[in-house]
Amino acid sequence: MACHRSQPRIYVALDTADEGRVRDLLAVLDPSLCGVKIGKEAFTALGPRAVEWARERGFPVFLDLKFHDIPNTVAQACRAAADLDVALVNVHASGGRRMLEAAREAIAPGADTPALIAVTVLTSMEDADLVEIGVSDGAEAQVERLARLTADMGLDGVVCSAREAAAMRALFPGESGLVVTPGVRPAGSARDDQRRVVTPAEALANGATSLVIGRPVTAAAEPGKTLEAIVAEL
Ligand SMILES: O=C(O)c1cc(=O)[nH]c(=O)n1[C@@H]1O[C@H](COP(=O)(O)O)[C@@H](O)[C@H]1O
Repeated sequence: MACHRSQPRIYVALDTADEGRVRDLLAVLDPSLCGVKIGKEAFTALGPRAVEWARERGFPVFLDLKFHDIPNTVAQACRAAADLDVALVNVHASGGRRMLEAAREAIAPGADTPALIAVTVLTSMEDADLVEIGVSDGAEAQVERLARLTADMGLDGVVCSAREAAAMRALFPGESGLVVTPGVRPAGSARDDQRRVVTPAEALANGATSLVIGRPVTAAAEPGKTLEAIVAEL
């Protein structure tokens, strides 16, 4: 697998629609300690400007729009995302083989293109949620199935819970393999709507290559200091 841009160990999720809040967080977080994730909430409200603000402050950006559509639409969206000069882009693995192939063709592997990863099973879902959508053999099996397909199609890695990270690292090994894990909660933090949660240190020990952390940092009284404390414990 070709090299891609190096990835930060932590992406802080800037999940807000408020421009002032995004700018405040970018001002107090340290770009030498983390990248930032711009997701559906911030991007829908603020657009590509939010990516520019983060890039200007020196943060690597994970553009988390989880594309999931017909292959042509996903390919065009991936091209548009790559034009924003971000470090990481994602799609939903459940979009299937041809969609993943189209995404890979749109963002060729390389040092100047974003890394491309696929979401397996959302960390907010547990086995009972999967049964309701026709998956009866549990989250672990579904993550494995979707990750194999993602690896077959030549993507750079997956988004999954750190509970599954060790098996994922075997499928995406080495410097270029990415196992990106949200659902990370420092001991004692609220679980919120997440279900398959793990602490930051456990996530790295399990083989996660980058952690996505949102509310435990952004909802803290002092996000900058909270991030520093998390980094100090890794
Ligand atoms: O792709 C993601 O980043 C993602 C995948 C997933 O399975 N679970 C998940 O929580 N996320 C994102 O990771 C972030 C987690 O935020 P917190 O729960 O506040 O730490 C949110 O921005 C989610 O959109």
